[in-house]
Amino acid sequence: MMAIRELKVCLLGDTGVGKSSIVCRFVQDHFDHNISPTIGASFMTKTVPCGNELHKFLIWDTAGQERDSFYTLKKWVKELKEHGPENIVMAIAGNKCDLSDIREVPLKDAKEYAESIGAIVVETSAKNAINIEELFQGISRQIPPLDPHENGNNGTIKVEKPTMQASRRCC
Ligand SMILES: Nc1nc2c(ncn2[C@@H]2O[C@H](COP(=O)(O)OP(=O)(O)OP(=O)(O)O)[C@@H](O)[C@H]2O)c(=O)[nH]1
Repeated sequence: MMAIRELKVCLLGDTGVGKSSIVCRFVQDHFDHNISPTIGASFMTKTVPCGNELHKFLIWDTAGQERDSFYTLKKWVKELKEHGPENIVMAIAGNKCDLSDIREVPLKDAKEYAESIGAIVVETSAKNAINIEELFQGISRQIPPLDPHENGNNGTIKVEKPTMQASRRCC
């Protein structure tokens, strides 16, 4: 029997950077070149083992608007620091690393910025399935394990096996 933890994840970023594609690759191991822009938001879940626990990612994928991804990232971080929960885990995905010859943000700048705000940073490709699992594993690792003595008293659920499900098809 493993304890299941629910981790709420919200993907934020400019339109077209690949948020939905990252979720689609993570949840369904699928990539669609002609994926539709998100309208409003969509929701999916995936449960993965993490040590002696199961982590159930509750993933909200939002619709991006602007088109200056590094500037937008900094705006979101400011917003989260001012209004987000205290124990928030921030992860920066530099997506489309398969297109590194037309890179917009130098990796060094992304790493320096991530370090300055205490965020995870990873270069991903939803298209080529690079570092997508690692992105979510990185988030999982930032979650402190449950205190075994608190068993059953903290909103966790005991389940037998990992499950995978999506509430809507993304592709
Ligand atoms: N080459 C490449 N293209 C990608 C990658 N990820 C996404 N794309 C493409 O980029 C375009 C936009 O992807 P989406 O996943 O819809 O981007 P989004 O950030 O969810 O966009 P909004 O819903 O408008 O906010 C699509 O044509 C994808 O096929 C990637 O890793 N590499």
